[in-house]
Amino acid sequence: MRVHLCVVGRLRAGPERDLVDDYLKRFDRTGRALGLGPARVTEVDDRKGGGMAAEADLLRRALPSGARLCVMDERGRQMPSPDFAQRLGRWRDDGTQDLAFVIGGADGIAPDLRAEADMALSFGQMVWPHMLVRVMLTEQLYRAASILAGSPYHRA
Ligand SMILES: C[S@@+](CC[C@H](N)C(=O)[O-])C[C@H]1O[C@@H](n2cnc3c(N)ncnc32)[C@H](O)[C@@H]1O
Repeated sequence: MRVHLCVVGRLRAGPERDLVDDYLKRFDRTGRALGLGPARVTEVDDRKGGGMAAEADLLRRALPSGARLCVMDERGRQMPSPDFAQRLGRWRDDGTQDLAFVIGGADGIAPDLRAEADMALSFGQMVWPHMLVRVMLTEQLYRAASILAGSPYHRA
């Protein structure tokens, strides 16, 4: 199951991008034997003039056709890491070929795109900057792969 992170905004070189690259590499390595990955980031421009609707058009074009869609949203569903891992495993076992996560820009994700999603996932009720959400999501993907692989990275 290929994993796509479709995100609004460009992440400049720096510590956040280094972390994202590192977790993506770890996810790909751990996920390979499990039928998970590769995971890739697709960035679309933020549209200060056009706002959420213009960004939603760009995001839709970036989504692989038929992809299962999970939007990142502070109003979404919170879940423990093992549940997230089981959810990924179930989607993989259901035959999902492409799983896409969408991270919005400064204004968030357009309501019509949110309504199309299979799931809205929350990292808590606080609003985080998109670059941190990228780091957190790639870490959780790696953690999920580690849990499914039975490796000791996740100890809680
Ligand atoms: C700076 S936030 C935008 C928040 C925007 N003001 C809103 O009301 O939706 C950028 C993106 O990061 C993601 N995000 C921020 N906080 C989040 C959280 N607690 N859980 C999940 N995703 C989050 C969402 O995809 C959001 O669109």
